Formats: sequence, structure tokens, C-alpha cells
Amino acid sequence: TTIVGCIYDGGVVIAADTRATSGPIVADKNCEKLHYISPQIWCAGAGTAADTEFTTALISSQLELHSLSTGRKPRVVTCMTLLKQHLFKYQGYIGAYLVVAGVDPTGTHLFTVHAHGSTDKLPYVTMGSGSLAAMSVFETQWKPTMTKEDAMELCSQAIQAGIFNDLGSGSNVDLAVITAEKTTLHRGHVKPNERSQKLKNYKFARGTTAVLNEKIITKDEIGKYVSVEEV
Ligand SMILES: CCOc1ccc(-c2cc(C(=O)Nc3ccc(S(=O)(=O)NC(C)=O)cc3)c3ccccc3n2)cc1
Repeated sequence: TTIVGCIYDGGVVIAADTRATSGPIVADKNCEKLHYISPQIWCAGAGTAADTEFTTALISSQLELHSLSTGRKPRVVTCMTLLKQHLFKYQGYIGAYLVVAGVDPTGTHLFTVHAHGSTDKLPYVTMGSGSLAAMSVFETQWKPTMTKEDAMELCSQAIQAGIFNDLGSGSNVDLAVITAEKTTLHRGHVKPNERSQKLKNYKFARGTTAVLNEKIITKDEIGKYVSVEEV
């Protein structure tokens, strides 16, 4: 997994790859790693998929109740605090590594929350197995003043660095842009690994495959070839 976040003049961009793995197996080539928390707070999640999904959904619910109770719009720092307290309580056993990003009445904010409960507040962040490849992009190309388009392209390039240099990351780039006015989700923002049209038609007519040998056996003989257990 490669997930990133980057603040720019007027908002924040988060992005993720779409590969889900189970050990060395690619379990899903187009999974969703960007999670809704509130209209202008979203999370990118790395780690155990069920843990990132359920943890963000739980805190989204808690934050909505908190917002209703206070009568104010939810704040990114509140979301981060709820997440870190929950994850710390479980001492890292909830495998959720999260980039928390959003805009609230106090401004634009970007945090990371680790599975053990540690947090950082930074202008750009990366997490997941592809975080080092992604960070190399930010460390070489990030600028303190960027437009929305600059930030979107930089995040896209950072995710693609993970996709092409980390086996735990792959497929597409999902991206979200959060501003004071709205949030725009770009599912499949870049698809650099789409399968091309097959060069030939590999459908073979029945009977075109040579039968190398044939052996006709009686029902009594089947036990020699197939072990049939009585239940
Ligand atoms: C007592 C434990 O102490 C720890 C201290 C630090 C970290 C940590 C982890 C990460 C990190 O993102 N690790 C990570 C890797 C793969 C996936 S994954 O989803 O691609 N694959 C699996 C199998 O989870 C997720 C998260 C990280 C990233 C960026 C900068 C710093 C970082 N630090 C972990 C444990």
C-alpha cells in the first residue's frame, strides 16, 4: 500500500493506490483506501483492510455525534485525537496506519496516525509499504506554495512511485481534493496499468487440442485412479 497527503494553498489532497494483498497474492486490483469521515474530513488507510475500514467508520460515527452535541462542524484535530486514543488503547493490534486530512473552521490540516497511536502534523506525508518511494517524490519536488493542480500531480506521482517500485502497491491512483467549499473524489484518477487488448483471439474451437491418449475403464477400476472416501 502507498498512501499520501499534501497541503496546498486552499486545501489538501490525499491519494492512494488500489492494490490489496494477502501475503504475496494480489487479492484485489481495485480496492478503495480513501475513507469518508465527514464532508470535509477524509482518511487514507494502510495496513489491515478491515481494521482501516472499521476504525474510520467508528470514528466517523463518533465525530458526527460530537458535532451534533457541540453544534459545530467537526475538526480534523478531533478526528485525529479520537483515532489515536482508540488505536493506542489496542496497543498496535488494530493494524491501521492512517493519513487524516481535511478543512475545518480553524483551517486546513494533515495528520498521520500510526497503529500504535503516534501522530504527526506535517505539510506532506506518506505511509504504507510504498511510503519510502512516495516520500522520495515529495522530498525532491514539494514546494511551500502549490496550486491545486500542482498538489494533485505531485500526489499522483508519489503514488505512482509506490505502484512501480513497491510490490505491495499497484494498479490505479485514487485521489481526493478537500477544500472549504467541497470535497471531490477522483476514483481511478490515473490508471497506469490497464490491460491492453489481447493481440490475438485465444479461443480454440472444440476438438482442436490433440488428444494424446485415451483409456476406457470400468466403474470397478475407478478406485485405482481416484481415491473415494466413504463418509
Ligand atoms: C513499536 C512499533 O513502532 C513502529 C514505529 C513506526 C512504524 C512505522 C510504520 C509505517 C508504515 O506505514 N508501515 C506500514 C507498512 C506497510 C503497510 S501495508 O498496508 O502496505 N502492508 C501491510 C501488510 O500492512 C502499512 C503500514 C511508517 C510509514 C512512514 C513513516 C514512518 C512509519 N513508521 C511502525 C511501528
